[in-house]
Amino acid sequence: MSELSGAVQTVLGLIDPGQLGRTMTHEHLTMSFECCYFPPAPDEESMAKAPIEMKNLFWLKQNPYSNHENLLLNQEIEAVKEELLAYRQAGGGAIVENTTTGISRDVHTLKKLAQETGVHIIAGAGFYVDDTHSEETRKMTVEKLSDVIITEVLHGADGSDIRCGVIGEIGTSWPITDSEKKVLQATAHAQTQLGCPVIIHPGRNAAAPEAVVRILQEAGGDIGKTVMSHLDRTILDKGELLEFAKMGSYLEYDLFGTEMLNYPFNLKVDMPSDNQRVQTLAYLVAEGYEDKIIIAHDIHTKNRLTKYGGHGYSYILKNIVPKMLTRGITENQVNKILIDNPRKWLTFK
Ligand SMILES: CCC(=O)NCCS(=O)(=O)O
Repeated sequence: MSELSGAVQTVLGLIDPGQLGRTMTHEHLTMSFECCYFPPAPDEESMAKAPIEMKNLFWLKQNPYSNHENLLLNQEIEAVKEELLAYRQAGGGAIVENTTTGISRDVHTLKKLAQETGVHIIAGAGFYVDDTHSEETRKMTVEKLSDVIITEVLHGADGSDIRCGVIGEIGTSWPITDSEKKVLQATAHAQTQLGCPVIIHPGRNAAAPEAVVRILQEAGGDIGKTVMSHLDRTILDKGELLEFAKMGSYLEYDLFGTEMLNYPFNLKVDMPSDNQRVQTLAYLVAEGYEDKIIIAHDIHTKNRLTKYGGHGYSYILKNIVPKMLTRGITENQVNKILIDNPRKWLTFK
């Protein structure tokens, strides 16, 4: 038992889990996604540096990773603050901010946003995908990586005293690289010591979530306290989804608001629509997984902010919840997905 036991750790300190309220379990408030810049098609090269303006918004929705400016969410702190105030107005209580080392985590800004908006913000410890690992990170042993993660939770991140309340999103590619495997093992060791929540970004292949879970299991991780993110673009076959669900992690549908014809990072994937996401949630509920589902928008580019004509952080509360209710998901089940499941996941053992 540690001092964290039974509490949730926000950037402003420990809180009683009952204070969280409706929680988006996978968002970004400030980050840079330059690591994942994806060049536009040759005949659209000029769009890489085009300004974000009305006539470009549809193109950005289809090609969010092919415009440099769009990847710099960390330039939009004022707009994000306005969005968080709107999120509270819409009935939101908390946000898990999944930015880890490699994509410009900024815990000072998270603390300021929490103070100025009243939204509970939980920051993420650990490392994003291999492409963003520094040489120093790559050279670390599992023990050293685990020490770094534990320090971020117990003492503070990035040299500050602002503490993380989850490990993740821990980035993995497909296939999982050696450096990512060490980070996963370190994550499991840190979780064993801290009793804390973990959240994983799987590689873009249907086999990736299971492969990650196996590594965590072998290293002693607590799968029942682990979230598998981005299932929307990862496991599209219903049979495979049920097989994965049996492994016991939380099942996260966190790309609400992302609708695009071609998913550039894996052209074999047909990115589902929001209606299809709701259908999948209803399917998982019918299969008995209502205690394991959590949802979010994973906002990580500028075009998804309302300032740029996007859906913003309140879209699930304002639009997706009513849709869920029309598709056979009860109010009690919605409350599990938005309140109870995040609360149980985020509470330290
Ligand atoms: C940092 C945000 C992130 O990793 N989002 C997931 C994008 S995708 O892998 O689903 O394309």
